[in-house]
Amino acid sequence: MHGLGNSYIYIDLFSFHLEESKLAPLAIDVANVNTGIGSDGLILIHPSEKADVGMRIFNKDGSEGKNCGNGLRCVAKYAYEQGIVTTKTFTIETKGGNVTAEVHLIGECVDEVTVDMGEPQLRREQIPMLGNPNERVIAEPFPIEEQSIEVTAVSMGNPHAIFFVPTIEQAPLSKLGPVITSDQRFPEGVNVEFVEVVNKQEMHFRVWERGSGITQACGTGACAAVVAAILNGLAEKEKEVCVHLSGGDLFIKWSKDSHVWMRGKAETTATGVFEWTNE
Ligand SMILES: N[C@@H](CCC[C@H](N)C(=O)O)C(=O)O
Repeated sequence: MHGLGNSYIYIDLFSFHLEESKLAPLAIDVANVNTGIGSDGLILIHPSEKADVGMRIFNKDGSEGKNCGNGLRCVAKYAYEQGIVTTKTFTIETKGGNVTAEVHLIGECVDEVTVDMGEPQLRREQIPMLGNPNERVIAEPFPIEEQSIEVTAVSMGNPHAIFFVPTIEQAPLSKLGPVITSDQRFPEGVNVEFVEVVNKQEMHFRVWERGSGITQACGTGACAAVVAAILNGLAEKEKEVCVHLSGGDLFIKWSKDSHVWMRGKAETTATGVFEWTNE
């Protein structure tokens, strides 16, 4: 399935068991476009004691992420269409916390999903980012490769470093993405986003994802970008922002009660059986 071209192979663990030690190698193998299926990683849909359904996400390199915005919308679509849940609003457990999803139907099929992504976490220790644990990181000078750019850091259950640029075409994504994602100032690595703000309700967005590299879209990243824009006075709370990603648009709102809302498409590409020999 994919959300705006951010594609994962989804495995339904409601009737199937996978050993923990096999998960990282399986993610690497299914994601390989030459010898596997080809995707940005692997997502497990599993029974949960804390929510109506559970989700785990593994990046292309086998590392586990704690949250995935595009994945949440796809899990919501799958859970509703397969009858795992029977109501249009339900909860999903992630390693970054529980969220609430609402599916929007065309006929019997889920077309769009709105997710209450919860509250962003802004203190350095929550990102995590080195420095004073209680401080926020807003437009902080970030020396890198003999230049200094300004970073705003936001956690949406997973870490994001946001850099505002004058034009998205000139964003140094391929040059700085792979360097910043493993910069030692972010002890757990970071998802790197470049953002051009068009106006208070529209922005362009490009991402280098931790563990996967350039992807067409990142849902948690788009939420983090809107939060970062508001923290920098470039957008406003309560007003929906249209975020243009490489794979399409997401609609994000940071409410006065501090919850972040994400709305966008979720699509199924194919279903099938993956022949896997793990030597
Ligand atoms: N594509 C995702 C985020 C996936 C996890 C991320 N790479 C991480 O390691 O934190 C999204 O849509 O949010």
